[in-house]
Amino acid sequence: MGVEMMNATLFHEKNRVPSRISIKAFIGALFHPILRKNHPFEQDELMTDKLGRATADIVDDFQEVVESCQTQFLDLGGRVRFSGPVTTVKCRNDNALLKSILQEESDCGILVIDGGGNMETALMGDLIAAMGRDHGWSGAVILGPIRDSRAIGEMDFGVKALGTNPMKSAKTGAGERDVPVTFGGVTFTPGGWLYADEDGVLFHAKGPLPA
Ligand SMILES: O=C([O-])CC(=O)C(=O)O
Ligand SMILES: [Mg+2]
Repeated sequence: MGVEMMNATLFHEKNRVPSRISIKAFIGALFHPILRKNHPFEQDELMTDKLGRATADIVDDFQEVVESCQTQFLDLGGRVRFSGPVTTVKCRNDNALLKSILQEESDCGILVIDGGGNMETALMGDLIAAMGRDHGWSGAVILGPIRDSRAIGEMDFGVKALGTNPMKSAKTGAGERDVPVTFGGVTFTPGGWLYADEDGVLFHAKGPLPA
């Protein structure tokens, strides 16, 4: 390549105007929930529990009785601080059972989904998350991936999950519900209380903690 041609190539690279698609992708990435620090809801008004306690405050007062889950989840829902009674489900690469559970009415319930840490298929997408939100659930903690993460990141619904994968799960209904599930050093049992925020996930098997 001659010097002039090289200069021309460099000039072209330097002055290349990004296409509209790459500008859009760049702006989209800035707002991706994994990178976004500021969620669309007033998080200070949506405290971890109804008494306005953060998980760290709860540990300061109840260290002897609460358990902290060591699994390092990503906060992929639009709501980061949420608490409520636990319902459990165990399923692997199949989300029909959890979808049907999230269509039952709930009073701020949290569905703890043990997907075995399998990252092959997404256990939740925006339609399933919206069903949960619309039926009164406050969120889900998922030992597995989700998809439609952009839409879920805009939703007033708590989702802690291991990551993302656009592949969808099977829909046979395989799995078990209301069974104890264990991960991150905690055994989650139905009816226990879960507290989630930016710092992690706490569990109290005997129900809501006193003031
Ligand atoms: O269909 C699925 O498995 C999950 C999904 O995309 C959704 O809930 O929107
Ligand atoms: Mg979807």
